[in-house]
Amino acid sequence: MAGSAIKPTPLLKDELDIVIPTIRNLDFLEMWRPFFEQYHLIIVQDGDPSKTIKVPDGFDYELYNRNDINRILGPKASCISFKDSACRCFGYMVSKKKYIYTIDDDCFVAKNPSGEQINALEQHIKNLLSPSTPYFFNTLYDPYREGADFVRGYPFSLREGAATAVSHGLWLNIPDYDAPTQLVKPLERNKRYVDAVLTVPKGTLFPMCGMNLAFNRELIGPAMYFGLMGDGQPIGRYDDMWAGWCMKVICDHMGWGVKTGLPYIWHSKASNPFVNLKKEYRGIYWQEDLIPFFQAAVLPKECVTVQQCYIELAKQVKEKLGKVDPYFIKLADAMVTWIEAWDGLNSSEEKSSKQPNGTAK
Ligand SMILES: O=c1ccn([C@@H]2O[C@H](COP(=O)(O)OP(=O)(O)O[C@H]3OC[C@H](O)[C@H](O)[C@H]3O)[C@@H](O)[C@H]2O)c(=O)[nH]1
Ligand SMILES: [Mn+2]
Repeated sequence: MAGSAIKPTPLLKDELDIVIPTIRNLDFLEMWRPFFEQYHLIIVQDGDPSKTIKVPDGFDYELYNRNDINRILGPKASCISFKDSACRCFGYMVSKKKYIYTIDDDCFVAKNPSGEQINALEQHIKNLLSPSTPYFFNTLYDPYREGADFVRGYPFSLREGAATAVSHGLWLNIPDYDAPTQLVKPLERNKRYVDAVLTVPKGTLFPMCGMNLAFNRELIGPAMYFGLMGDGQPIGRYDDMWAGWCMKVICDHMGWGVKTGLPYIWHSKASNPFVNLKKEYRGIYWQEDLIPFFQAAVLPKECVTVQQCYIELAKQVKEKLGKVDPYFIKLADAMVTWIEAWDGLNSSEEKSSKQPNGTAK
């Protein structure tokens, strides 16, 4: 009788943590079981720490609630948001793995046009393990993908590409629209599956959504602070945007790449647009000042580690955005606290160990 088929070891099985921010039971994991079960989960329980979060049997996980965050970080816990999905960044900080995948608990396995289930984690890993092309756009999209390559006229001097720091996935069904767009298009669903992975060009910012996101934690982890949102803050649903803008400025400075496109997940729940509008509205006008700030941000060549870049960026935020609103002074301080907390929890060999273009010291 043929031996039972030996399951291949999942890619990066012991080098990647899956971080999930949650306020609800994690039944959604049942659908992801075939793809996630062999990976370690870091669950960041938001809201009431006395509530018990049910995790389906068979998953290997660690769970942190607000009491744990306060116990582990002490006063530095002030930089971790409460009552907002931004709390997920605590999971990035406590992880000891090289890679992170973060997903929301209302995101499910999507199907590609052939009706096959999409292993989003596997695609993110492929994105992270293959180079990016931030310096010159390849019109046939990802040149490192099976069945594609660099097109005529693409400089050979650039074909080695850059290390990939971030892989930004997309969403079928409920798209990540802001509240005003949700309000005017309440029934709009994203049915368009685009079979492409693009590198976001150097010098270009983009709106990073945290619901289906993977990154190389050893490269860019210290920059992935999801900014102060939720309880006691004047703004919400800009945590991932803030992280994305800071991250992209630093990746451009360090010579690393950021990809967006595949994989898709199925986003099932539209959050309340009126609640979202209350959270977002200041951000909708502040960002008209924030984007030019990040577009103009220059990091000195002396900043050779992500921590140094991040501290420098926090200084510029305080100097230049403090006049937009005092919130940005608080946020700049929280950015510094985040780095202090990150370095406090992570071993010295991880501290500022990454030099530009990803080579270790
Ligand atoms: O106070 C909270 C509320 C929610 N969560 C967890 O965060 C994840 C996202 O929550 P939800 O799906 O309800 O909100 P969305 O509006 O769809 O999320 C998008 O916008 C906000 C963020 O940028 C998020 O990344 C986007 O996906 C989910 O896992 C909740 O359990 C929380 O931790 N605390
Ligand atoms: Mn959602």
